[in-house]
Amino acid sequence: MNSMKDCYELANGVKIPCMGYGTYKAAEGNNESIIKTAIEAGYRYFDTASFYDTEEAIGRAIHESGIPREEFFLSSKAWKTEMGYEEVKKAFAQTLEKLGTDYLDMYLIHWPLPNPEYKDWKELDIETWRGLEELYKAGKVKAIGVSNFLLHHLENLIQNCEIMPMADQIEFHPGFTQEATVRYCQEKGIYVQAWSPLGRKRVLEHPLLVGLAEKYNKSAAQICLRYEIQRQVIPLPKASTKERMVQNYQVFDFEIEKEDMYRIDSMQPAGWSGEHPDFPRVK
Ligand SMILES: NC(=O)C1=CN([C@@H]2O[C@H](COP(=O)(O)OP(=O)(O)OC[C@H]3O[C@@H](n4cnc5c(N)ncnc54)[C@H](OP(=O)(O)O)[C@@H]3O)[C@@H](O)[C@H]2O)C=CC1
Ligand SMILES: O=C1CO[C@H](CO)[C@@H](O)[C@@H]1O
Repeated sequence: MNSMKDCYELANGVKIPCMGYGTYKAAEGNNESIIKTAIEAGYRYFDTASFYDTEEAIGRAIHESGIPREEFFLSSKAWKTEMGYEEVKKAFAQTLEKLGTDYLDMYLIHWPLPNPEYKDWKELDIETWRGLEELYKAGKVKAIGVSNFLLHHLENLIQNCEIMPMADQIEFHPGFTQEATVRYCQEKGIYVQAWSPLGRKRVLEHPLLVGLAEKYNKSAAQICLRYEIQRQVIPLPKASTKERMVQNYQVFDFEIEKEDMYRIDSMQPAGWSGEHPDFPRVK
């Protein structure tokens, strides 16, 4: 892996870059300037969601860049309130319109359930997935997947789907590596994408990462991202300055040694967002 443009091949042969730019809270006020900066910095894979309200800004920035649409990898997600067979197709159409494109590279179900008390999530996930399968078969999206799906959610879907999910976007960073879900996905050929790959900065001062940063002459953020790449997990860091955007992909000129990978693997739980309702015991 020599650059963030080096690609993995999804189960259907579609190529996905090995790093993307996360756009949650990245274009406040629908301002495209930060997306333009990310394009200038070299990013081509943009992770968005209807929930982020960044789709229009991304669409404008891409259009104004003059770079052909095919050079970008655009991924969006259906929010909790957009689940269901008809609902998700409607949400997808709105997303396309906002992004100003006629196809997506990837579309994900954002969360497996609308809220922790929701009882019929199994049926709702299957119905929503049926909508995604239809969009995929119609050629409107090149790859489909899920986000925040844990083993039980994935199993429910896999037992009832025609097309296997091609990716699962989960919280993943040193100190919170969700081993069971990652192992399951990697065995089944489902690519894992890391959200909050820097633990939203919560792990950047961890002594192990600070020590490794010194050893490899890199920043703690670069240690996180390189670790993720070596785990074959696709990081989606968000950064607001060009300097940090560039720093975040300068991770292809060094390799973390095996022993140090194990040390990061075995870090005590750290930096978890506390957000997934199915992780009460880790709190
Ligand atoms: N599927 C899901 O449910 C979720 C998906 N996501 C996706 O993942 C993306 C990234 O996750 P996010 O939660 O934003 O967290 P990140 O782990 O990417 O952390 C972002 C924070 O780290 C800072 N930062 C970035 N680069 C550096 C650096 N080199 N050194 C020091 N600090 C740095 C940023 O600061 P600054 O901005 O000031 O540069 C920002 O405060 C989101 O944008 C979104 O696309 C996120 C959450 C949930
Ligand atoms: O994608 C997302 C961005 O961050 C939010 C707050 O952590 C999450 O709830 C959401 O899933």
